[in-house]
Amino acid sequence: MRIEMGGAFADLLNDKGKGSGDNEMGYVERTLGFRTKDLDDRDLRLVTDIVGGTIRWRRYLDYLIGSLCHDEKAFRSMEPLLLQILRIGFYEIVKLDMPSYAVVDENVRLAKFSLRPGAGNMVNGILRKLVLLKESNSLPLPKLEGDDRAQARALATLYSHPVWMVRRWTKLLGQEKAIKLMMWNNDNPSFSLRANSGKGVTRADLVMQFNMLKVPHELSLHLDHFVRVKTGLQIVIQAGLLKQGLCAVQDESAGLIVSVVNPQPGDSIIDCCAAPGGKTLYMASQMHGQGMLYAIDINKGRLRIVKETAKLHQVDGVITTIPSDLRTFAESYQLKSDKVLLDAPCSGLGVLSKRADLRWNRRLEDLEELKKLQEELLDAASILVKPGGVLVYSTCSIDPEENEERVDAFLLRHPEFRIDPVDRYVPPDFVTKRGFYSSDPVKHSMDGAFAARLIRTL
Ligand SMILES: C[S@@+](CC[C@H](N)C(=O)[O-])C[C@H]1O[C@@H](n2cnc3c(N)ncnc32)[C@H](O)[C@@H]1O
Repeated sequence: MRIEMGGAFADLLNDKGKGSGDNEMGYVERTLGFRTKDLDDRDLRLVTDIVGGTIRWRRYLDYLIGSLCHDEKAFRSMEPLLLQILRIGFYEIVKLDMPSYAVVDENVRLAKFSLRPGAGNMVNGILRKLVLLKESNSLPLPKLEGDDRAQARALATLYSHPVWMVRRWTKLLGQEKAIKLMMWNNDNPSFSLRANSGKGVTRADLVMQFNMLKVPHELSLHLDHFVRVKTGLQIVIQAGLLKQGLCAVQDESAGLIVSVVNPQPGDSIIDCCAAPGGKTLYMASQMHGQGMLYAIDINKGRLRIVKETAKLHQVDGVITTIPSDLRTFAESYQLKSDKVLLDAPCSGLGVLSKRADLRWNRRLEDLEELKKLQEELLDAASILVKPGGVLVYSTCSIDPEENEERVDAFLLRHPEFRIDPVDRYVPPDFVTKRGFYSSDPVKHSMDGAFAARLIRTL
């Protein structure tokens, strides 16, 4: 509810609620009636799954809840906390297949504790109706029929995404791929960890730690320092591996963007939108203490995180942080570099599996604003590239309007740049026909991302 109404983040339950999420945790604990800090690993994982799943499946759960209410008005006028409790109960029964008697009992108690006894009776009535429907295999389903708009609405409910996203993806990818993408977004996210070579940690060291902690993992097929973990990230966090700077949570799709930049010892690199520093730190670790990496970001607080983590990762010797709006910085500063990375602010449409709440916060109109900002930042970043130097434009979006189309518009405005195909830097499976880098969540089982490598010819 706080995520929906107050803009709180879906990962507030991470790290046992320590740190910046404390106010949110206080709210959660007062509402739940127990302290999440006291939960063991298994229960914490379950709570995280329920929070993430209830957010992801909100549209579908609301459809089911609405179908079981007397009428539309009863659903629309339902008080927010009651609705939230029902969503949790519905998610636990329909998607987690938890024992229905326990779900009904727990959520009735939750409604009585956090609202009043009458609310408990209502939750009891609706959840029991749901259990009966599920047991008789007759859960209501929206019908996939009618014109494109009607079908998009039905798919949006079935796979719980905003209608505008469904319409856009159906048009761009076709219905089958759009459905696969939504299924990927709804699945539990998988995470990758990068061994911090800046501190002398190898992937073999990390694997040894995971074996000791009994964390199931797989080596990345594409990146030497990366290991994938499907479950057990909490165990890694609690074992202190991140706090000690031995590794970092980083998706392979982001790691491959660094491969496109191809940082080398002795380089001068500008990271134009650096915070919170995922790519800055990885690039710095490949510079082996030689060269300089300027990390610019408009957000001072987030840039402070880059500085602190760089120290922890022992790569701070090559990093200078510069809090600034890139647009004013580029106009006033004489700095020019061999390699410039613009990891632009974007819709994040490639990372919806990890950001459970993002799909509900993004609007189609945001794209227009973002595209304008991306163009302004591209123009600014281009000023910072030496003749013969490289500009890498990247996003964590899968939308052509934020990716290829922005590059094309840039090249029209800046004929002094040309595309440098990325096939020398990333595996062939990630290279598009036009020589860009693109990761596809469904095809590559990682976040969606894009990068173009552009060379300044004069
Ligand atoms: C996609 S995030 C960057 C992620 C980062 N490269 C990483 O790998 O961790 C985009 C960043 O752009 C920054 N930003 C937005 N507008 C900016 C501007 N006008 N000048 C500089 N930074 C900006 C935001 O503060 C945000 O940190």
